[in-house]
Amino acid sequence: MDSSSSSSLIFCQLDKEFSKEISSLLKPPSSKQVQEYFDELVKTRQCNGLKIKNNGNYGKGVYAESDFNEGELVLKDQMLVGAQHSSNKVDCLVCSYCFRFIGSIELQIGRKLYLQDLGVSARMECATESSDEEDNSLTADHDDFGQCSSSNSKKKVPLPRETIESVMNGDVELPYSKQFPLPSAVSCPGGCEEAYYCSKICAEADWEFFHSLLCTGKCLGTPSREALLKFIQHADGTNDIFYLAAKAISSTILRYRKSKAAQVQDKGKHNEVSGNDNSDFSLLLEAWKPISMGYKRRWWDCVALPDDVDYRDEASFREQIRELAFESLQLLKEAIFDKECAPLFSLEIYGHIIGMFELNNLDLVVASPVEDYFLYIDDLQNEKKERAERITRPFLDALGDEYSICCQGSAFFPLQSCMNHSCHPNAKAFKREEDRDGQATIIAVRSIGKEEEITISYIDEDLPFKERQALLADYGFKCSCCKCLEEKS
Ligand SMILES: C[S@@+](CC[C@H](N)C(=O)[O-])C[C@H]1O[C@@H](n2cnc3c(N)ncnc32)[C@H](O)[C@@H]1O
Repeated sequence: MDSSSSSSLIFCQLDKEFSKEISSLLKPPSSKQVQEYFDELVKTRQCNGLKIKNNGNYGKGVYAESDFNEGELVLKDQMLVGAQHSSNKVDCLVCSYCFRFIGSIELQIGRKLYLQDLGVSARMECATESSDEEDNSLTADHDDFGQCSSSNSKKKVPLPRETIESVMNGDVELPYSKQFPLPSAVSCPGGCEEAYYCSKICAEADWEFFHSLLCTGKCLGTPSREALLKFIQHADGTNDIFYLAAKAISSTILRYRKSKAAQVQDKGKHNEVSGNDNSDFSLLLEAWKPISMGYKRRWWDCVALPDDVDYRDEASFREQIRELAFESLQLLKEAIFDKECAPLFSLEIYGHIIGMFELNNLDLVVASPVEDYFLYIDDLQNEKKERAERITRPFLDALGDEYSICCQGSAFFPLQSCMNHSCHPNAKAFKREEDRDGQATIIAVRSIGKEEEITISYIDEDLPFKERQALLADYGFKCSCCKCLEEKS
């Protein structure tokens, strides 16, 4: 369905005003541009011999340039944009840039119990038992609109507030917690209480690449703070994906401003007159490049129809999604609009950025050290265990089943997102014991020969043929891998 043909009441002035610029921003990169961009990117990643090529059939694909053995690391990919789910922030305090757990075991436990005691609810879907296991591959977060409740079976036994506070503030040290050291929490340079980091390096990088435009810190006295808070509240109440889109826009604006400043300085040195609109737009195109490389479609065109929506209501469902995106965009515009980057605030671009996340995002999962800690205590023997448990048991009882909740979010990984799907994949996203940050880890599940395409499964490949095809329809294609061809006939 082409939403531009629907009888919408929504009209985005910027779509009309900047139609030429928007077309340039959305023009798919040429094979040469793809090749050059990804060749450079591969050099910055932990991977042995990968090549990204246009594969002729369905856009880009990832190819092996050397042999991989079963179980071998194929790729560690750093995210381009990622965020912890807002609902997961109650459960886990992690670095807002690299998503490592921070503080201490005591802070993690105390903070969660404290927030729980205050009535701040954890709305997250699951206490993931398998945090160190298979990542959920690509997730089109199709039912993000309603939050699932946590499926607690174990009844929590509350602790007195003073006990919680003393553990949270570090006045009480839990036995053996020193075996699980975490980096101290570093505050946001802008003074907001939303972002914390594992190091000054992460704090500065986040500030430089994303957060300086999205910080709600009072000390900045920004007039747009209120607008930003409204935008975040809207995203929290509707769909986290808007926050990811804001981060993508913010990073593009910040890249643009950086190269513009460098250009102005350069011209100053050579006594040249300042740039014109055309050269500014080339700078914007360059700043947009990392996003331009991602496979994308408009969000309201590609989002899957939820099970409870009748296909006859599809058009109005898609229009509602478009309206929701428009609502979010207006709030974001009030908060961080930049005239020189105006096309980024068009609904067309916003829809495509969100669509890119919808179609490519990988679950962001980082295993919890709190779970490891309690498992360690449980593994102690005899007297040691008895003594430790006398202190730790009340905390475990107060946490209930939620002691094991891992950091959860979603993220876009530029190289991993080029991997096509197969129901008989040769690789998978998998968190190993040492993978304790937000990077994506791709491991070979069987031996992969040089020149072979590296594929992962976007869905549970063990489902029956029809169910697989139905799920893949949400990604906009019919799978014709060897397994599907065999099972079809
Ligand atoms: C995560 S992207 C994969 C990279 C993508 N080919 C590109 O050009 O960037 C997912 C999209 O790739 C295409 N795709 C991936 N696997 C496919 C397959 N087995 N058959 C057909 N299309 C596929 C679909 O358009 C899908 O929505």
